[in-house]
Amino acid sequence: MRVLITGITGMVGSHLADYILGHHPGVEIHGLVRWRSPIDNIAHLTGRVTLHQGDLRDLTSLITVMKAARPDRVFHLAAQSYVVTSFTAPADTLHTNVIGTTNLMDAVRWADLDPRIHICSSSEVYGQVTADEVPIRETNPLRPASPYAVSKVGEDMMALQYFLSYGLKTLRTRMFTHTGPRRGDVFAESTFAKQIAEIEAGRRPNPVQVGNLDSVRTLADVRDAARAYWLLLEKGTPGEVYNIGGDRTLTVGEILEILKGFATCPIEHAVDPARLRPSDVTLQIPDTSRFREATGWCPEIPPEDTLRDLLAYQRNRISRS
Ligand SMILES: C[C@H]1O[C@H](OP(=O)(O)OP(=O)(O)OC[C@H]2O[C@@H](n3cnc4c(=O)[nH]c(N)nc43)[C@H](O)[C@@H]2O)[C@@H](O)[C@@H](O)C1=O
Repeated sequence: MRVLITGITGMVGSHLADYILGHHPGVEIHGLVRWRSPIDNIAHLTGRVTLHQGDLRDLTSLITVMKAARPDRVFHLAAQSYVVTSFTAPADTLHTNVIGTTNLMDAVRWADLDPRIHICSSSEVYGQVTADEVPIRETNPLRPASPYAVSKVGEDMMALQYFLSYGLKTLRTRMFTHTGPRRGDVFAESTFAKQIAEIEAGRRPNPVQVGNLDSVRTLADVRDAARAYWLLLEKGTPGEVYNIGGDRTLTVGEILEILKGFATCPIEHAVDPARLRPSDVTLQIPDTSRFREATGWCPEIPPEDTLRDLLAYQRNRISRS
Protein backbone atom coordinates (compact mmCIF):
# COMPACT_ATOMS: atom_id res chain seq x y z
CA MET A 1 0.00 0.00 0.00
CA ARG A 2 1.13 3.56 -0.73
CA VAL A 3 0.14 6.54 1.40
CA LEU A 4 0.66 10.25 0.83
CA ILE A 5 0.89 12.55 3.87
CA THR A 6 0.56 16.29 3.30
CA GLY A 7 2.03 18.20 6.23
CA ILE A 8 4.52 15.41 6.91
CA THR A 9 6.98 17.96 8.32
CA GLY A 10 4.46 19.08 10.96
CA MET A 11 3.68 17.62 14.37
CA VAL A 12 0.84 15.29 13.36
CA GLY A 13 2.23 14.32 9.95
CA SER A 14 5.60 13.31 11.38
CA HIS A 15 3.99 11.27 14.17
CA LEU A 16 1.69 9.60 11.65
CA ALA A 17 4.73 8.58 9.60
CA ASP A 18 6.34 7.22 12.79
CA TYR A 19 3.16 5.27 13.61
CA ILE A 20 2.90 3.74 10.14
CA LEU A 21 6.58 2.75 10.05
CA GLY A 22 6.27 1.20 13.52
CA HIS A 23 3.01 -0.70 12.99
CA HIS A 24 2.64 -1.24 9.24
CA PRO A 25 6.17 -1.70 7.91
CA GLY A 26 5.00 -2.83 4.46
CA VAL A 27 3.39 0.54 3.73
CA GLU A 28 5.24 2.91 1.38
CA ILE A 29 5.12 6.48 2.75
CA HIS A 30 5.20 9.53 0.51
CA GLY A 31 5.22 13.05 1.90
CA LEU A 32 4.36 16.41 0.37
CA VAL A 33 6.90 19.05 1.36
CA ARG A 34 6.60 22.74 0.56
CA TRP A 35 9.72 24.34 -0.87
CA ARG A 36 12.12 25.45 1.88
CA SER A 37 9.99 23.93 4.66
CA PRO A 38 12.06 23.10 7.77
CA ILE A 39 12.42 19.32 7.98
CA ASP A 40 13.71 18.94 11.56
CA ASN A 41 10.65 16.86 12.57
CA ILE A 42 11.37 14.24 9.92
CA ALA A 43 15.17 14.28 9.86
CA HIS A 44 15.07 10.85 11.58
CA LEU A 45 12.98 9.46 8.69
CA THR A 46 15.59 10.09 6.01
CA GLY A 47 15.70 7.13 3.64
CA ARG A 48 12.48 5.67 5.05
CA VAL A 49 9.98 8.00 3.37
CA THR A 50 9.86 9.51 -0.11
CA LEU A 51 9.51 13.28 -0.15
CA HIS A 52 7.92 15.21 -3.02
CA GLN A 53 8.19 18.96 -3.38
CA GLY A 54 4.93 20.76 -4.06
CA ASP A 55 2.57 23.37 -2.73
CA LEU A 56 -1.14 23.21 -1.93
CA ARG A 57 -1.58 26.51 -3.77
CA ASP A 58 -0.15 25.12 -6.98
CA LEU A 59 -2.42 22.59 -8.70
CA THR A 60 0.22 21.67 -11.30
CA SER A 61 2.69 20.67 -8.60
CA LEU A 62 0.05 18.56 -6.86
CA ILE A 63 -0.90 16.71 -10.04
CA THR A 64 2.79 15.88 -10.58
CA VAL A 65 3.09 14.60 -6.99
CA MET A 66 -0.09 12.51 -7.27
CA LYS A 67 1.10 10.91 -10.51
CA ALA A 68 4.45 10.07 -8.91
CA ALA A 69 3.17 8.83 -5.54
CA ARG A 70 -0.01 7.12 -6.80
CA PRO A 71 -1.37 6.82 -3.23
CA ASP A 72 -4.04 4.36 -2.09
CA ARG A 73 -4.59 6.62 0.91
CA VAL A 74 -4.11 10.35 1.38
CA PHE A 75 -3.79 11.99 4.80
CA HIS A 76 -4.28 15.72 4.24
CA LEU A 77 -2.76 17.34 7.32
CA ALA A 78 -1.08 20.42 5.82
CA ALA A 79 -2.76 23.70 6.76
CA GLN A 80 -2.36 27.18 8.13
CA SER A 81 -3.38 25.97 11.59
CA TYR A 82 -2.84 28.91 13.95
CA VAL A 83 -6.05 30.72 14.87
CA VAL A 84 -4.29 33.99 15.81
CA THR A 85 -2.49 34.25 12.45
CA SER A 86 -5.83 33.83 10.70
CA PHE A 87 -6.98 37.15 12.17
CA THR A 88 -3.95 38.96 10.71
CA ALA A 89 -3.80 36.95 7.46
CA PRO A 90 -7.38 35.84 6.71
CA ALA A 91 -7.03 35.65 2.92
CA ASP A 92 -3.82 33.65 3.18
CA THR A 93 -5.51 31.24 5.60
CA LEU A 94 -8.52 30.77 3.33
CA HIS A 95 -6.29 30.28 0.31
CA THR A 96 -4.09 27.63 1.90
CA ASN A 97 -6.86 25.74 3.64
CA VAL A 98 -9.86 25.99 1.30
CA ILE A 99 -8.28 26.43 -2.15
CA GLY A 100 -5.35 24.22 -1.16
CA THR A 101 -7.67 21.37 -0.18
CA THR A 102 -9.70 21.86 -3.35
CA ASN A 103 -6.47 21.72 -5.39
CA LEU A 104 -5.46 18.51 -3.64
CA MET A 105 -8.79 16.84 -4.43
CA ASP A 106 -8.65 18.12 -8.01
CA ALA A 107 -5.15 16.66 -8.33
CA VAL A 108 -6.52 13.26 -7.29
CA ARG A 109 -9.15 13.56 -10.03
CA TRP A 110 -6.66 14.78 -12.67
CA ALA A 111 -4.33 11.89 -11.86
CA ASP A 112 -7.30 9.53 -12.21
CA LEU A 113 -6.82 7.96 -8.79
CA ASP A 114 -9.37 6.65 -6.30
CA PRO A 115 -7.72 6.79 -2.86
CA ARG A 116 -9.41 7.10 0.51
CA ILE A 117 -8.75 10.71 1.54
CA HIS A 118 -8.60 11.99 5.09
CA ILE A 119 -9.60 15.65 5.27
CA CYS A 120 -8.59 17.22 8.54
CA SER A 121 -11.28 19.65 9.64
CA SER A 122 -11.32 21.00 13.21
CA SER A 123 -13.38 21.40 16.36
CA GLU A 124 -13.05 25.14 15.69
CA VAL A 125 -15.88 24.83 13.14
CA TYR A 126 -18.36 24.64 16.05
CA GLY A 127 -17.20 28.01 17.41
CA GLN A 128 -18.52 29.29 20.70
CA VAL A 129 -20.97 26.82 22.21
CA THR A 130 -23.14 27.23 25.28
CA ALA A 131 -23.00 24.97 28.34
CA ASP A 132 -26.14 23.11 27.25
CA GLU A 133 -24.56 22.33 23.83
CA VAL A 134 -21.73 20.13 25.18
CA PRO A 135 -20.56 17.50 24.63
CA ILE A 136 -20.37 18.66 21.02
CA ARG A 137 -21.76 16.23 18.48
CA GLU A 138 -21.18 16.25 14.71
CA THR A 139 -24.75 17.57 14.35
CA ASN A 140 -24.09 20.71 16.42
CA PRO A 141 -24.45 23.96 14.45
CA LEU A 142 -21.32 25.35 12.76
CA ARG A 143 -20.64 28.86 14.08
CA PRO A 144 -17.05 29.65 13.09
CA ALA A 145 -15.55 32.42 15.25
CA SER A 146 -12.26 33.08 13.41
CA PRO A 147 -11.06 33.15 9.79
CA TYR A 148 -9.27 29.86 10.59
CA ALA A 149 -12.58 28.32 11.65
CA VAL A 150 -14.26 29.62 8.47
CA SER A 151 -11.45 28.07 6.42
CA LYS A 152 -12.02 24.72 8.12
CA VAL A 153 -15.77 24.93 7.46
CA GLY A 154 -14.92 25.57 3.80
CA GLU A 155 -12.44 22.68 3.67
CA ASP A 156 -14.92 20.37 5.42
CA MET A 157 -17.77 21.30 3.07
CA MET A 158 -15.63 21.04 -0.07
CA ALA A 159 -14.67 17.50 0.97
CA LEU A 160 -18.34 16.65 1.44
CA GLN A 161 -19.23 18.22 -1.90
CA TYR A 162 -16.51 16.27 -3.77
CA PHE A 163 -17.85 13.08 -2.19
CA LEU A 164 -21.42 13.91 -3.19
CA SER A 165 -20.64 15.25 -6.67
CA TYR A 166 -17.73 13.10 -7.83
CA GLY A 167 -17.73 10.10 -5.49
CA LEU A 168 -14.30 11.01 -4.08
CA LYS A 169 -13.77 8.83 -1.00
CA THR A 170 -13.31 11.66 1.49
CA LEU A 171 -13.56 11.07 5.25
CA ARG A 172 -13.60 14.16 7.46
CA THR A 173 -12.36 14.50 11.04
CA ARG A 174 -13.08 17.37 13.41
CA MET A 175 -10.16 16.95 15.79
CA PHE A 176 -10.21 18.70 19.16
CA THR A 177 -7.02 19.90 20.87
CA HIS A 178 -4.12 17.49 20.42
CA THR A 179 -0.53 18.05 21.34
CA GLY A 180 2.81 16.54 22.29
CA PRO A 181 6.42 16.62 21.12
CA ARG A 182 6.99 18.66 17.90
CA ARG A 183 3.99 20.91 18.61
CA GLY A 184 4.51 24.35 17.02
CA ASP A 185 5.82 26.93 19.50
CA VAL A 186 2.88 29.30 19.05
CA PHE A 187 0.17 27.13 20.60
CA ALA A 188 -0.80 27.58 24.26
CA GLU A 189 0.70 24.53 25.96
CA SER A 190 3.73 24.60 23.67
CA THR A 191 4.61 28.25 24.29
CA PHE A 192 4.17 27.63 28.03
CA ALA A 193 6.50 24.60 27.89
CA LYS A 194 9.04 26.49 25.81
CA GLN A 195 9.05 29.48 28.15
CA ILE A 196 9.40 27.20 31.21
CA ALA A 197 12.35 25.41 29.59
CA GLU A 198 13.96 28.78 28.80
CA ILE A 199 13.47 29.98 32.39
CA GLU A 200 14.98 26.71 33.72
CA ALA A 201 17.97 27.21 31.42
CA GLY A 202 18.42 30.83 32.53
CA ARG A 203 17.62 32.03 29.02
CA ARG A 204 14.66 34.23 30.04
CA PRO A 205 13.32 35.71 33.27
CA ASN A 206 10.12 34.72 35.04
CA PRO A 207 7.16 35.12 34.51
CA VAL A 208 5.74 32.94 31.72
CA GLN A 209 3.63 35.17 29.43
CA VAL A 210 0.09 33.86 28.96
CA GLY A 211 -3.25 34.79 27.39
CA ASN A 212 -6.74 33.69 28.40
CA LEU A 213 -6.39 30.85 30.91
CA ASP A 214 -10.13 30.20 31.32
CA SER A 215 -10.75 28.36 28.03
CA VAL A 216 -11.80 24.74 28.46
CA ARG A 217 -10.22 22.03 26.31
CA THR A 218 -9.90 18.27 26.20
CA LEU A 219 -6.30 17.30 25.59
CA ALA A 220 -5.46 14.38 23.30
CA ASP A 221 -1.93 13.13 22.70
CA VAL A 222 -0.62 13.52 19.16
CA ARG A 223 0.40 9.84 19.14
CA ASP A 224 -3.19 8.85 19.94
CA ALA A 225 -4.30 11.24 17.18
CA ALA A 226 -1.97 9.59 14.65
CA ARG A 227 -3.36 6.14 15.53
CA ALA A 228 -6.89 7.55 15.18
CA TYR A 229 -6.17 8.83 11.67
CA TRP A 230 -4.83 5.45 10.58
CA LEU A 231 -7.95 3.73 11.94
CA LEU A 232 -10.14 6.34 10.22
CA LEU A 233 -9.03 5.24 6.76
CA GLU A 234 -9.05 1.56 7.78
CA LYS A 235 -12.54 1.46 9.21
CA GLY A 236 -14.39 4.74 8.60
CA THR A 237 -17.09 5.40 6.01
CA PRO A 238 -16.44 7.68 3.01
CA GLY A 239 -18.61 10.80 3.08
CA GLU A 240 -18.84 10.68 6.88
CA VAL A 241 -17.56 13.20 9.44
CA TYR A 242 -16.18 12.26 12.86
CA ASN A 243 -15.31 14.17 16.03
CA ILE A 244 -12.06 12.98 17.62
CA GLY A 245 -10.60 14.19 20.91
CA GLY A 246 -9.33 13.40 24.36
CA ASP A 247 -11.51 12.55 27.33
CA ARG A 248 -9.91 14.66 30.09
CA THR A 249 -11.32 18.16 30.41
CA LEU A 250 -8.92 20.89 31.57
CA THR A 251 -8.82 24.67 31.55
CA VAL A 252 -5.80 26.23 29.85
CA GLY A 253 -4.83 27.44 33.35
CA GLU A 254 -4.85 23.83 34.62
CA ILE A 255 -2.65 22.79 31.70
CA LEU A 256 -0.21 25.54 32.70
CA GLU A 257 -0.25 24.33 36.33
CA ILE A 258 0.58 20.74 35.27
CA LEU A 259 3.57 22.03 33.29
CA LYS A 260 4.66 24.25 36.18
CA GLY A 261 4.55 21.15 38.41
CA PHE A 262 7.23 19.51 36.22
CA ALA A 263 9.55 22.55 36.31
CA THR A 264 12.89 22.37 38.08
CA CYS A 265 12.54 25.89 39.50
CA PRO A 266 9.62 28.08 40.72
CA ILE A 267 7.60 29.42 37.77
CA GLU A 268 5.35 32.48 37.83
CA HIS A 269 3.00 33.66 35.11
CA ALA A 270 1.50 36.97 33.95
CA VAL A 271 -1.16 37.84 31.41
CA ASP A 272 0.18 39.56 28.29
CA PRO A 273 -2.77 41.52 26.78
CA ALA A 274 -1.27 40.94 23.31
CA ARG A 275 -2.04 37.22 23.75
CA LEU A 276 -5.80 37.85 24.10
CA ARG A 277 -7.87 37.29 20.92
CA PRO A 278 -10.57 39.40 19.23
CA SER A 279 -12.86 36.43 19.93
CA ASP A 280 -11.96 33.20 21.66
CA VAL A 281 -13.52 29.76 21.64
CA THR A 282 -13.71 28.98 25.35
CA LEU A 283 -15.59 25.68 25.61
CA GLN A 284 -14.61 22.61 23.57
CA ILE A 285 -15.72 19.21 24.85
CA PRO A 286 -16.42 16.55 22.20
CA ASP A 287 -18.79 13.65 21.94
CA THR A 288 -16.55 11.16 20.11
CA SER A 289 -18.93 8.18 20.23
CA ARG A 290 -19.47 8.07 16.45
CA PHE A 291 -15.73 7.66 15.83
CA ARG A 292 -15.22 5.20 18.70
CA GLU A 293 -18.08 3.01 17.48
CA ALA A 294 -16.76 3.05 13.91
CA THR A 295 -13.14 2.28 14.76
CA GLY A 296 -12.79 1.03 18.35
CA TRP A 297 -10.36 3.90 19.06
CA CYS A 298 -9.99 5.46 22.45
CA PRO A 299 -7.25 7.70 23.84
CA GLU A 300 -4.51 5.87 25.77
CA ILE A 301 -1.97 8.51 26.81
CA PRO A 302 -2.94 10.72 29.81
CA PRO A 303 -2.41 14.52 29.56
CA GLU A 304 0.30 14.44 32.26
CA ASP A 305 2.46 12.15 30.07
CA THR A 306 1.76 14.26 27.00
CA LEU A 307 2.75 17.48 28.76
CA ARG A 308 5.85 15.90 30.35
CA ASP A 309 6.98 14.76 26.90
CA LEU A 310 6.23 18.18 25.41
CA LEU A 311 8.37 19.87 28.09
CA ALA A 312 11.16 17.34 27.50
CA TYR A 313 10.99 18.13 23.78
CA GLN A 314 11.29 21.88 24.43
CA ARG A 315 14.16 21.37 26.90
CA ASN A 316 15.98 19.26 24.35
CA ARG A 317 15.57 21.89 21.63
CA ILE A 318 16.83 24.63 23.94
CA SER A 319 19.86 22.61 25.04
CA ARG A 320 20.80 22.15 21.35
CA SER A 321 20.30 25.82 20.35
C1 LIG B 1 -8.58 22.24 17.42
C2 LIG B 1 -7.78 23.49 17.22
O1 LIG B 1 -6.79 23.55 18.26
C3 LIG B 1 -5.87 24.60 18.16
O2 LIG B 1 -6.52 25.86 18.22
P1 LIG B 1 -6.64 26.67 19.59
O3 LIG B 1 -7.54 25.93 20.53
O4 LIG B 1 -6.99 28.07 19.27
O5 LIG B 1 -5.15 26.56 20.15
P2 LIG B 1 -4.22 27.51 20.99
O6 LIG B 1 -3.27 26.63 21.69
O7 LIG B 1 -3.65 28.58 20.15
O8 LIG B 1 -5.22 28.18 22.06
C4 LIG B 1 -5.91 27.42 23.02
C5 LIG B 1 -6.52 28.33 24.06
O9 LIG B 1 -5.48 28.81 24.90
C6 LIG B 1 -5.62 30.20 25.07
N1 LIG B 1 -4.29 30.76 25.41
C7 LIG B 1 -3.93 31.27 26.62
N2 LIG B 1 -2.67 31.71 26.59
C8 LIG B 1 -2.21 31.46 25.32
C9 LIG B 1 -0.96 31.74 24.70
O10 LIG B 1 -0.03 32.30 25.29
N3 LIG B 1 -0.84 31.33 23.40
C10 LIG B 1 -1.87 30.70 22.72
N4 LIG B 1 -1.67 30.30 21.44
N5 LIG B 1 -3.08 30.47 23.30
C11 LIG B 1 -3.25 30.86 24.59
C12 LIG B 1 -6.22 30.70 23.77
O11 LIG B 1 -6.84 31.95 23.92
C13 LIG B 1 -7.21 29.56 23.49
O12 LIG B 1 -8.42 29.79 24.20
C14 LIG B 1 -5.11 24.51 16.86
O13 LIG B 1 -4.39 23.30 16.79
C15 LIG B 1 -6.10 24.61 15.69
O14 LIG B 1 -5.41 24.35 14.48
C16 LIG B 1 -7.23 23.64 15.87
O15 LIG B 1 -7.78 23.15 14.89
